[in-house]
Parts: sequence; structure tokens; C-alpha cells
Amino acid sequence: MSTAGKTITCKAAVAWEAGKDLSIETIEVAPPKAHEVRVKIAYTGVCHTDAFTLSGKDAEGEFPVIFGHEGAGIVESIGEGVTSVKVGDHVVCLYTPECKECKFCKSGKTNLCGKIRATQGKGLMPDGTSRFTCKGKKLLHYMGCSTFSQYTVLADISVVAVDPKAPMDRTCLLGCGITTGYGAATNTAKISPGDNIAIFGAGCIGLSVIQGAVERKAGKIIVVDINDDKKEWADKFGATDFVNPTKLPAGVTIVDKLVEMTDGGCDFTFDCTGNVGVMRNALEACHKGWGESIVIGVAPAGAEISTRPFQLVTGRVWKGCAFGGVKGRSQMPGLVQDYLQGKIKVDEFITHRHPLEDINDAFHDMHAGDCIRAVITMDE
Ligand SMILES: NC(=O)C1=CN([C@@H]2O[C@H](COP(=O)(O)OP(=O)(O)OC[C@H]3O[C@@H](n4cnc5c(N)ncnc54)[C@H](OP(=O)(O)O)[C@@H]3O)[C@@H](O)[C@H]2O)C=CC1
Ligand SMILES: N[C@@H](CCC(=O)N[C@@H](CSC=O)C(=O)NCC(=O)O)C(=O)O
Ligand SMILES: [Zn+2]
Ligand SMILES: [Zn+2]
Repeated sequence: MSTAGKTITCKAAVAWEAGKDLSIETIEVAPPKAHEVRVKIAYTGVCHTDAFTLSGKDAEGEFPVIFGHEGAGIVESIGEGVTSVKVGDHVVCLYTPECKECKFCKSGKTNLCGKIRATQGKGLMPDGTSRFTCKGKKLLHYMGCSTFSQYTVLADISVVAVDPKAPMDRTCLLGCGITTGYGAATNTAKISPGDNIAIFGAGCIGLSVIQGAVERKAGKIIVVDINDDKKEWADKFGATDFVNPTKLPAGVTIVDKLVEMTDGGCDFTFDCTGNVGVMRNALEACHKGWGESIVIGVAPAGAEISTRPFQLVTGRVWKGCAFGGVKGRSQMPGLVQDYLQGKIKVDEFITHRHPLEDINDAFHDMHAGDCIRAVITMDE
């Protein structure tokens, strides 16, 4: 019996308020409107950014809401005017959409898209309304995806069809973390062979920066993390050196150490922690004259970065990166092929798996420090 055009009742992990565990609820998901797609989510990753917004530190964080933005599934139905995907397509959800028509998409200078960002940031669909209700209450969307629901509705510019031969418990992870790190190294930084780089934070993002740096034949790939247990992970992904900044000799800063290890400073550094003090160290560890520091980490509302202007006057560059600079609808199919051909690691990032009803364990795993990525099976 077709569900097209009808409201679907399903399970979802609902965040009723900041700082509290998610609650598995029965919700209603309305049919997609024009230029919208309803997707049956098969698997979703749990990203640190989900935890960041759940903590209440996200300036755009509103509740009650269905989180999740690292998901893959199958198109259940499409709204009027949708031509980019069809029912039955295997898709990856895109929290950075690609309309291909706005000033951003046409600029050739960014992967950011401006078409729906204003409503997306308010947790709403492009028409300013929500497709989710629970116990008579409206639930907000998250990052345009809300993949912690068995069915979700997205704008058609926020999904992309990919090869159905690629397992969805892997392609979901290309929806955020792995693509972000890999793209930061290969798109945003444009690492050249022999460049010396430093990566602060050996989580999912940092490890994926490593794989991009290895592909670009970087010279030294120095990983900086306060957790010694991450050295093994860093080595596995191809790091050449590991430094724990909390274990340096008295009077030696991480900047001193990195400048000494790289004959004057790094060609590129990457913040993959969201810590603004780390961001400053990452910039100041760059080589005078040309070093570039890429900010990837998400910092709490109100947090600011600072450095002496002299650091920039003498040639260092401070820039940021969203979703690895990747244009999702144009580039995701190719990234999935790269995965299928063994050019990009994905399987190696999966350390935990949980059914939807145990999704809170994934958040607890993340804070335990031994989790790179947890994958949630939505229909178990
Ligand atoms: N810009 C973008 O498009 C995206 C940004 N993000 C953001 O990127 C950041 C990383 O995400 P993710 O990899 O999933 O997060 P993780 O928490 O998995 O990784 C962060 C790593 O940094 C380490 N760390 C924490 N503090 C420090 C410090 N002071 N110095 C060195 N290492 C430190 C952590 O160690 P420990 O485990 O011991 O805490 C952990 O290993 C987050 O802020 C996330 O919100 C994520 C996806 C996309
Ligand atoms: N709402 C947050 C935004 C935090 C942020 O920078 N998000 C990243 C993606 S993080 C994915 O895990 C991003 O791509 N931002 C681009 C955008 O358009 O939001 C806040 O206000 O801090
Ligand atoms: Zn994410
Ligand atoms: Zn656009």
C-alpha cells in the first residue's frame, strides 16, 4: 500500500530540551510539499555537532527538535516539481545543500548555498513550517536533515542520489565527518607533495584530514591530541608524528614544538576540536610568509578567536571550511565511487553500532573518547 501523499507514523529520537537525553517517540511525518522529498532513513551517524547543539551551546539551537545530519536512506515519495531524485533512489542527506542557482552556488568560490539557509537555521522547511509532530506538538528540523527519524522530509536540493551498490551504513558517514576532513585537506587546503602539516584533534574529522593529506603526499603529518589513545588511530590513518601538548617539557609550547619540528612552521594546520585556544595555536604554528590554518571545529556561541595582527601581517592565512568545501549534489556521487574503489576510507571510522532505541549510548560513547563514529540502524 503506497504511503505517498499520506502522513507516516514512525519512530524518532526527539530532543525535548537542551542537555537532556533524546527520547524515542512515535511521531507523525507529513508528506513532502513542492520541491521536497520524504526519505526512509536506513542509517545515520552521530556527529559531535549533534552533541554540540544538544548541549545548548549552539547559537541556533532551538527545541523540541529531531537532530541528525549524517544520514543515508531511500526516497519514499517526492513533492511536486522534484526532478533531481525519484522514488526508490538511494540518497545521502546534505546539510549543506546545493541549489546551483543562488549567488553562492554560481560564484565558483564556495560550496555554501544560500537558498534555504535562513529557514534551515530556524529548524524549518523552506516554506517556514515543520513536517514533524509528536503528541500534538510541532517538532523542529535540524540542519535541514533530521536523520534521527525513521522518515524525514528534506528540500530536494538537500539530497543526492548515489550508487545503490554502496552500503548505506557507510554512505551515511560521507554526509558529514569523513567528507569534511577529507575535503578540508584536498579542496580547501590544496596540500602539495612534501608540505608539512599539523592536525589538532584526532577524531573523525581529524583522521579524515589525515587521509586527505596522505593522498596529497604531504611530508610530515603531525597529529596533536590531548588523548594519548588517539596516537594509535593517527598512526593507522597515516600520521608521521604524534604530539600530546599536555606532555611537553615545562616552558615548551605546542607552537614552539611544531615550529621546531617543521623548520620554521607548518605549511598547513587544521583545527578539528572547536577549541578557540587550539585555533590560535594552530594559526601561530604556521610558517611565516605562507602558512595557512584551516578552522573546521565548531565553537560554542559567543566564543571568539584572537591573535596578534602581526601573525597575519607576516603572511599567515586564517580560513574556515564547511563540509570540506564539497558541493554535495555535484561531488557526492564521485566520493561514493571513490569509496567503492577503495580510494577513500569509510569502514575504518565505524567503532560503534546501535539500534535507534539505544541512540543515547552513542552520545555517551562520543564523550568516552574511544568513539570515532557510531552508526545507528534506524529500523531495528
Ligand atoms: N566545519 C564543518 O563542516 C564541521 C565541523 N565539525 C566540528 O569539528 C569538530 C570535530 O568533530 P569530530 O571529529 O566529530 O569531534 P571528536 O570529538 O570526535 O574529535 C575531537 C578530537 O579533538 C580532541 N581534543 C579536544 N580538545 C583538544 C585540545 N585542546 N587539543 C587537542 N585535541 C583536543 C578530542 O580528544 P578527546 O576525545 O580526548 O576529547 C578528540 O580526539 C567538532 O567541533 C565538530 O562540531 C564536524 C563536522 C563538520
Ligand atoms: N549553528 C551553528 C553552526 C555551526 C557550524 O559551523 N556548522 C558547520 C557544520 S558542522 C557539521 O557537523 C557548517 O557547515 N556551517 C555552515 C553553515 O551554513 O552553518 C552555530 O551557529 O554555531
Ligand atoms: Zn557533522
Ligand atoms: Zn545555492
